[in-house]
Amino acid sequence: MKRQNLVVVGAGSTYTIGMIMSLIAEKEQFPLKSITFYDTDVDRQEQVAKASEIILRERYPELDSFHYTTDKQEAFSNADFVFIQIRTGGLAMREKDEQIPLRYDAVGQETCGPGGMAYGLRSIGDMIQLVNDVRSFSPDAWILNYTNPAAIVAEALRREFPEDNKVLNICDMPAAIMVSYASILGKEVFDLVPEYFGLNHFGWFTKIYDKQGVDHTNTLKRAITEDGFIPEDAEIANDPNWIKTFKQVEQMVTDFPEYLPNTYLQYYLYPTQMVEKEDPTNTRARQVINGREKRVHTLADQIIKDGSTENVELEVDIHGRYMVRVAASMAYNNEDIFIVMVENNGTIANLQDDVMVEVPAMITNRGPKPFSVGNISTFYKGLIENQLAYEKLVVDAYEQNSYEKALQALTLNRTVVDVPKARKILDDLIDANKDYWPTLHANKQHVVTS
Ligand SMILES: NC(=O)c1ccc[n+]([C@@H]2O[C@H](COP(=O)([O-])OP(=O)(O)OC[C@H]3O[C@@H](n4cnc5c(N)ncnc54)[C@H](O)[C@@H]3O)[C@@H](O)[C@H]2O)c1
Ligand SMILES: O=P(O)(O)OC[C@H]1O[C@H](O[C@H]2[C@H](O)[C@@H](O)[C@@H](O)O[C@@H]2CO)[C@H](O)[C@@H](O)[C@@H]1O
Ligand SMILES: [Mn+2]
Repeated sequence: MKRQNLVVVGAGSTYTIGMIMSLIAEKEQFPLKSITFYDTDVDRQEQVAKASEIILRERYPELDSFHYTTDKQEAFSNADFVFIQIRTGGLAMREKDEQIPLRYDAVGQETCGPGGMAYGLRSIGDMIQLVNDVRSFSPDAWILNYTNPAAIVAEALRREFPEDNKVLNICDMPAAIMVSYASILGKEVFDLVPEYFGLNHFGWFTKIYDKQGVDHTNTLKRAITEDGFIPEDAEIANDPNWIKTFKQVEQMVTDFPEYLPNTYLQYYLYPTQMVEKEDPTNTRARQVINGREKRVHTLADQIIKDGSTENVELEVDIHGRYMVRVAASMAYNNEDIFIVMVENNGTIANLQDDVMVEVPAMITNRGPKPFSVGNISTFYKGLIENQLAYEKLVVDAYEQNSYEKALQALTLNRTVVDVPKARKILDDLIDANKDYWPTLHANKQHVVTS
């Protein structure tokens, strides 16, 4: 098996040590020759890198080299795979994305509603730059992006790099939900085969089979509505916020039992309830700053101080395992099936072609080969078309520096709807994002003159 040269971009991320553990756990499936870290924040990267170096020395002796850099040429030359996980504006800006909409009783969330738009308008520019940078030094590398909001980033990259078929946008949420299904069924997550359709953070499982072809969908629906639904993946199993989110799936399946929903649909289907449960002084970003971020930094400090992992507990979670398995299937043409984002082109027959949908695909060394979904029925089609129009308008707003497109986007979004409310939220977001967003202008052609 050819060993791969991997670059991790945004290596100072709270997910990197977990990713290193997954790369170790999956080294038979995805053997590596080298790992290179790249980040724009020297200190944030260095702490994670120094800890990772120790973990790798102990547990990945087969690796030829590990190094970290802030130099693009050094990072991106000779790469086979590039995993991108950046957060433009950091968790501090995430907190503003969540707090500002709450001022107006709108959902305050990282990837859904106005917060998602704000984050999207920050991420797009950096992501386009990074893909260009990678391509100037490694034209053939596979780029796996999971930078959020992945739906908006995927649409922007689809438009900017129409000929580049080696960029794949992925999300771990369907896989994390499947970990809970697997636990209910007493099976291993990678033994389940999903049928699924939608957009990123906006989709439904229509069927869950196992590899023997047995259909477990009804068993799961019954179990969820009668016994409840909880997160089972190590990273989120004990997190009160994720426990609440998984609980909301019980409500969704009770209200709409046809399919099994992605957890993120809660923000679009129950926006009032989602606003009511929020404490603006302790939104998810604050919980992550005081939780996962602190935990990862404490863990890294301990490893660096000891020069070993002897005093820490390191776990492998679905986030990293899923990303690595997708990469392995591309590298070695395993033809495994994973839910990923692809350009529609008829996969969902009654949706437009030029939209990024999230569906199961066979992952090959020629890229993802999606399975046909066929026509979707009115309720789902209506919801999806509304949401995809919002996502496209956000990218339009970015490309055209258009205030009007951003206002249209928020007006369409199910979490906002009301135009005066959309305008107030947008104006506050513009103010908060002045260091990150393109300047948005009124469309001069549309100015109303008296
Ligand atoms: N798609 C998914 O399902 C999924 C799952 C988990 C996390 N994520 C995403 O992964 C990303 C990382 O999340 P986190 O909470 O660990 O964030 P984080 O802030 O801890 O880490 C992000 C890192 O990216 C670096 N960075 C920012 N801009 C950069 C740039 N232009 N070039 C290089 N590095 C840059 C930062 O310095 C930081 O070290 C986020 O976008 C998050 O939404 C996605
Ligand atoms: O609020 P956060 O920062 O904890 O999570 C936001 C991310 O949530 C999803 O990812 C989960 C993932 O599903 C789970 O398996 C585990 O690895 O934790 C992740 C988050 O903690 C979602 O898919 C991502 O897009 C979000 O960034
Ligand atoms: Mn996701």
